[in-house]
Amino acid sequence: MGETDSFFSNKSAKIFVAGHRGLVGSAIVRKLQSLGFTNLLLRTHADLDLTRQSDVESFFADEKPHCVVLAAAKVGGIHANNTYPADFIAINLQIQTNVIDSSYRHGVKKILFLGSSCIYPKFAPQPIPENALLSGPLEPTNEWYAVAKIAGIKMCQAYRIQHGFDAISAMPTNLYGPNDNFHPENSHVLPALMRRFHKAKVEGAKEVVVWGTGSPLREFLHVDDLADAVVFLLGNYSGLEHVNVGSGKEVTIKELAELVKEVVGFEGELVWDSSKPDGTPRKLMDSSKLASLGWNAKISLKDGLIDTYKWYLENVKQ
Ligand SMILES: NC(=O)C1=CN([C@@H]2O[C@H](COP(=O)(O)OP(=O)(O)OC[C@H]3O[C@@H](n4cnc5c(N)ncnc54)[C@H](OP(=O)(O)O)[C@@H]3O)[C@@H](O)[C@H]2O)C=CC1
Ligand SMILES: C[C@H]1O[C@H](OP(=O)(O)OP(=O)(O)OC[C@H]2O[C@@H](n3cnc4c(=O)[nH]c(N)nc43)[C@H](O)[C@@H]2O)[C@@H](O)[C@@H](O)C1=O
Repeated sequence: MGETDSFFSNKSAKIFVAGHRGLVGSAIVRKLQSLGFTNLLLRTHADLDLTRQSDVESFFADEKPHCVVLAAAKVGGIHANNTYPADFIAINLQIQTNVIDSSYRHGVKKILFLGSSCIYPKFAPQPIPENALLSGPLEPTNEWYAVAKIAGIKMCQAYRIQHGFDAISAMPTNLYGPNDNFHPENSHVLPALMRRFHKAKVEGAKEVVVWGTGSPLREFLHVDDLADAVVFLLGNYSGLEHVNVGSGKEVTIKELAELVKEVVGFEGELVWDSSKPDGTPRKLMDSSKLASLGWNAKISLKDGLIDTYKWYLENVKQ
């Protein structure tokens, strides 16, 4: 595998999607199923804790998957990253080390590791090219998570160089969509605001508090676009360097808040809580490498928000 279209021609290949109930994993499962893949290997966190090295080892020895997508991780927004640094570095290092190493030793033909745009320096050139990695200091609110993710990229590269193992890494920008985490404090900004505006609308509140100053810029990508890109990379990319996956469009947090407010239909005011951190001022990725391979995002932020709010109303306990 690794050569163009051999991935797509074997629809019965056993593919382990780690983290299949999360935002990203569930979208990848939907995408693979829609393409006719019939042999997906799925384990909940309760069935298989990926931080446990011997359990992961036994699982790979028994199941011998053909291909692995690593979408299991300790994930959260700015507050969670800033509050639980030990969890973010330790759990992520454990999961990715166990899964990448067991994949190599049990004959997996290809693995895709998911990192994040927070791997780049706080003041990286914008849009951020792949080669900005390790060129400056990280954003302090998420440096622990970023260090783990950088180690994952480097582990994939090291296994490719030393063992010829077909391990690739994709770096998505900020994601959103069905099965996101809508926790009031620990989630990312988009689901946090959707939940807060919805609650305010239902309760007839006059104001909604939004964190920070509203000036940071963020790039958002619908998770169905990300899943499409992940499957595209599995079929079309076998390089050493990680690949950025973004929409190429950025908005300020203030613009995002106004858009979520409009989609949800909240009619009150926004109040900014500047005691909360802004995080990195800007992180627009340069996704021209992926574009040159033949992939581009399709879902606009407005359409994606409408789709996600519909999903929220139908699936999240109000
Ligand atoms: N969301 C985003 O904006 C972005 C995400 N990414 C990356 O995408 C990947 C997936 O993120 P996302 O889908 O958002 O995260 P989610 O939190 O939605 O999903 C993560 C999944 O991993 C599982 N998991 C966590 N710990 C373990 C463990 N010890 N053993 C087994 N399973 C475990 C979770 O199960 P459980 O809930 O039961 O613990 C959950 O199903 C991550 O690598 C993340 O860094 C990258 C950029 C942006
Ligand atoms: C994907 C990426 O996500 C994280 O980085 P982040 O982009 O800073 O994440 P965020 O979505 O939590 O915040 C974006 C911006 O939005 C503002 N903001 C306003 N109001 C709320 C709010 O209510 N909740 C949150 N979370 N943020 C809010 C917030 O103050 C910040 O300015 C990384 O830790 C790391 O996990 C990572 O890789």
